[in-house]
Amino acid sequence: MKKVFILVGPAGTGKTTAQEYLQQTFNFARVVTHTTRPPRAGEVNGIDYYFETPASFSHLDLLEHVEYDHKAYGSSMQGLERGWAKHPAAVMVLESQGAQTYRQRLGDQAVVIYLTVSKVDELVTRLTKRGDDQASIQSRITSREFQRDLTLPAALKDIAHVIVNDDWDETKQQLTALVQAELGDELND
Ligand SMILES: Nc1ncnc2c1ncn2[C@@H]1O[C@H](COP(=O)(O)OP(=O)(O)OP(=O)(O)O)[C@@H](O)[C@H]1O
Ligand SMILES: Nc1nc2c(ncn2[C@@H]2O[C@H](COP(=O)(O)O)[C@@H](O)[C@H]2O)c(=O)[nH]1
Repeated sequence: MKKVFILVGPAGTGKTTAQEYLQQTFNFARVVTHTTRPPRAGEVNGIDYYFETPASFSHLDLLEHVEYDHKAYGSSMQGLERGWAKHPAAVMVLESQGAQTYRQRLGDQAVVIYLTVSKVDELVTRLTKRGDDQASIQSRITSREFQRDLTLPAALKDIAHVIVNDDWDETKQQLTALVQAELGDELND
């Protein structure tokens, strides 16, 4: 029974960084999701997201879809199953409602990791350093969804593994320990 590691948490907490780490370190499949938001500098269609128009998004066969900061995001079971077919596990980055949908659908097969930081101000610093423009940052941090995901939703309280990503080296250790606990011998298959 393959697993999917689902990273949630507000913008800038390091979900994408953690996803890349799990992909590179454990050969996890990165599940590419769909969005109608425009690409950021350096983002590539088919690798970071499938970038859609509202019309193309509306024709997709998705397990779940949400609105986040006025843009649509969604993911499919087919995307996950393609990843499982060739990799020991999969990893995906979702907002908290999407994580709940996968948890309801897959139970313990979906391992939810909630990333946070000790100081919320640090998130703006990170998004600025990442190169996001100030208008996008303001829109993002004032969005209802960002504000909601600043706190772990009640439905994920007893489910999510919480990692405070203040120090990237410590976070890598915690991610590694979690993967080993969840997959054990499967990692060596
Ligand atoms: N522990 C850390 N300390 C300092 N900077 C970090 C740390 N972890 C990640 N970063 C940096 O913070 C920035 C935001 O990280 P990342 O893009 O992974 O966040 P995210 O949660 O995926 O954000 P978003 O939801 O906006 O896509 C990146 O430039 C990343 O290199
Ligand atoms: N429920 C879903 N959430 C998704 C999906 N793809 C990404 N996301 C989440 O959206 C926000 C914003 O992403 P960003 O790349 O614009 O910063 C973030 O929390 C992602 O985790 C999805 O398919 N379904």
